[in-house]
Formats: sequence, C-alpha cells, structure tokens
Amino acid sequence: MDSVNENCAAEVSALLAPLPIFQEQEYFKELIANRRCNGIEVKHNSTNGKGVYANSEFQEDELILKDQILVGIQHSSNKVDCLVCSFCFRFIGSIEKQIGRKLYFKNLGVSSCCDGVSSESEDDNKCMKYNGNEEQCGGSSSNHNSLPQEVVSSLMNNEIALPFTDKFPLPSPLWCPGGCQEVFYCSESCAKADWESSHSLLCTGEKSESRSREALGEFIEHVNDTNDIFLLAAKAIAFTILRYRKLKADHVNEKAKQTEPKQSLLLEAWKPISIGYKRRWWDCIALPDDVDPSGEGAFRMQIKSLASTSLEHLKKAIFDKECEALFSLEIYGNIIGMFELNNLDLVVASPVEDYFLYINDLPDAEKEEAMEITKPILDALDDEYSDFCEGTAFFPLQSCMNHSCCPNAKAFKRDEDRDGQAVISALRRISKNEEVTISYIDEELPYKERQASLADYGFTCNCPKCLQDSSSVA
Ligand SMILES: C[S@@+](CC[C@H](N)C(=O)[O-])C[C@H]1O[C@@H](n2cnc3c(N)ncnc32)[C@H](O)[C@@H]1O
Repeated sequence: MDSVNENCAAEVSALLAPLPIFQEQEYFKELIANRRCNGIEVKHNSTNGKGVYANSEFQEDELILKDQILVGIQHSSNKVDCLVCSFCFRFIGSIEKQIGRKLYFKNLGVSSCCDGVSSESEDDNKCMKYNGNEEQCGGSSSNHNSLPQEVVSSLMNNEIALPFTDKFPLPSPLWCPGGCQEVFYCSESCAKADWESSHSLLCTGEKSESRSREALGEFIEHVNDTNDIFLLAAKAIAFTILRYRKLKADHVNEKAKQTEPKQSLLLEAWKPISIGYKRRWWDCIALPDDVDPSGEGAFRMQIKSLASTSLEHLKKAIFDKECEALFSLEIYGNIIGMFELNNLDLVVASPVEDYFLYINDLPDAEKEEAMEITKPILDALDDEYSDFCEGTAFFPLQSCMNHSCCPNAKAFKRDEDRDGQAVISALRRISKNEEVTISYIDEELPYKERQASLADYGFTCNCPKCLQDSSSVA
C-alpha cells in the first residue's frame, strides 16, 4: 500500500463508493436542466448500471443532447496539426495561421504520428516539445511539394491573406494568463474558466499556483514520454482540489456551516468525477495483441508502476494535504481507468478543410483565379489539409450512455458544432422510456470482432444483436 493509501484508506474508500442513489439522481437532474436537454433522464437498470433514457419521443436525426466537457485534452501529437482553444477546443487564429504552422511543422519533419493516447515515438516527442514560439521559421524541407520558408512564415504570422478566408473568421488566440506560453484561448471567458477549473494548478508559467513549477515540468515531461492520459488524470485531480478550495471558502464565509466536516466537502468537490464508471487502470486495460497471455501479470504490474511514477511527479507538483486522498495510487488508477472505459473521443472538424472545399465549389472563373494561389498550398499540405482536432475528454452525460451494436443514437457533429462538446442525435425514432444507446465501436463488424473491440471497454456486450449472434456462433 502506498503511504497516502495508508494515511487515508477510509477517505479513499468513501471517494470510490457509489454515490447514494438520491444524490446521484439530484446531480443528473441539475446537469440535465443546465444542459437544457430535458428529453432525457439517467436511470439504473439491473444489467448495465446507469443508462440514459428518453422521457419524450425523438424523431430520426433529432438532437438528443449536447454535453459539455468536464475535463479534456487535445492529444499532444495533434497540437502540430490544429491550433485550438485549450478550454472549448474551438479553432483559433486564422486559416492562414492554421495552414502556416502546420506546414512549418511538416517542413521540420514533425507531424501527427500516433493514435494520440500512447505517445512513444521520436516524432511525438518533438511534437510535444513545441513551446508555441512561432516567430522564427527555420528547418529544412523534407517535402518536394513544400512552399518556400518565407511563404510559410508569412502565413503563420498572418502577413499574407489568402482569397476568401474572410468567409472563415476565427477568434484571435489569447495567451495563457499564467504566462506558460503553452496554451491558448479563444476568449477571456475560456481563459478564466480554464484557470479556475484546473489550469492555475497545472500552468508552468510564473503565475502558476502549483507547489513547484520545476516538479510540474518533470511531470509534463514524463507525460510526454509516456501517455497523454496522465495529463487528463492530473486535470481531474486539479479540478477537484480547486472545487474543494472554493467550497471550503464558501463554507467559511457562511458561518453557520463552519462545522461541516472536511471529508464531506471533498466528497462534494469530487462528485462530478465520482459519477463516472471506474475500474483500476492496470486491471481493466485490454492486453495488447503483442503481449503473450503468459506475460499478463508482468504487463499489468508494469502499467501500475508507470502510473505510480507519474503520480509521484504530480504529488511533488501540486500536492494538497487537505485533499491527500486524491493522491493515492488507488484513486489515480481509478481516474485513469475511468478515461479508459468510457467513450470519450473529442473531435472538432477543421475550418481549413471547409475552406478548401469552399474554393473547390466556387464558380469556374473564381475557382481558377483562387486556385492559382491555393493550389501550391493544398499540394504542400497533401491529404493533411483535412486534419481535425482530436483529443480525449470526460463528458458527464454521454459517459452514462450504454453501448449497443444496434444503437438508436450516434455521436455526430453537425455543421454548426464547432467546439469540443459531444453531440448525440437520434438514428431512428426513439419512443418515450426507451433507453438511448450509442455504439462505442464499428457495429458492422462480425460478432467476434465486435467482442474483441469491446474488450478495450472491459465488458462483453449483452445487446439484442449480440445475444442473437452469440447463440448462432455457439
Ligand atoms: C461508459 S459506461 C456506461 C455507463 C455505465 N453503465 C455506468 O453505470 O456508469 C460503460 C460501461 O457500461 C457497461 N455497459 C455499457 N454497454 C453495455 C452493453 N451493451 N453490455 C454490457 N455492459 C455494458 C459496461 O460495464 C461498460 O464498461
């Protein structure tokens, strides 16, 4: 047992215990009211735990819910492809800047290069060491279609304007108020919300409220060398600590509640994370194909040890004695497991793709004129012109949706959905009281492959299609 687990075993168990049902119901009622998606409710069923249910009828293609991110990250490898707001994940800058910085990194030989969750390649490390300094544009070209460096620099620094980009305006990037120069925002309100939600503790700039900026730097270096998911877990912990401090300050101000025991404030602060379905990361992670089943025990120990090293770095950076239980390996493992088990892709379509499609659809004469300028750029970008923002996030309502291989809803962004929110629409008519299900995988796969894909989410599917297929396979 690690020393934190020993010191506060009871608190750790309380944090991991399921929320009393009435508290859970109250929490979701409030969340649904805030999200203004009153056609649904969250209920328990005897086989699959929590699920989302329709409490009114939905027609095919109708919007069921838009769910805001509780904590989210853009994959570090994706940062070279897309410049987005670190809080709402909207694209920022300008079409020229998006293209210029992408070509700049491409010319340096840095590109998106992994699945974004595990980050172990050489290139990836280069992506992650990018520190936002875009003023200098050097590096040698590795692409025979590459543009001259001066053009790339001018695009990146908004010194030239491409035709028709005024039809695709993007918010100007705002620097992090803490001075880290690593994250950018689309607005003051996003910068403030991110600062108050988690970034004040995780910022490496001079205004950082971490215990040690140096230790924070080491934590981030370890994340970059290993796995992005640790940064997401750190955000969940920072989010809870900051909520705890705010709740405590509110209670101190309200004299009558001064006697409130510390633990209930921590439980209250942790509530939004507590509702996520969890298991320990090293227990639930699917065994990779290249690991022999005989090595499973060693593999799981290795994963646990990796999490333990990451947590040691994080403790040095942001430890808070009053929230000590959050720094136990048990909690850290469960938070990471929660991200592993839920359906959490963060996706935002690129306005650069829209821009080139717009040019392509122009009337012939205008298209020809515009393409004299845009064609060399498109050639240099190659098929990467359509790269979108990718990340991982925790969506409190979407994460309650169970999987089905014959789903009645899907996560699908409409043209107007230009930020990181999850959008769920009906695939067919859904009747009142029916469970709303989405597919976590490609549901067209044959039965065995579907079950293999779902092993990543740690369960064997019991949807009607699987129940039928399993009896015909057996
Ligand atoms: C994202 S959570 C969904 C919400 C979850 N039921 C809860 O109680 O929080 C995913 C977990 O729900 C359960 N689950 C979802 N769909 C299922 C299905 N079709 N068959 C069996 N279990 C399912 C599994 O335990 C899975 O790991």
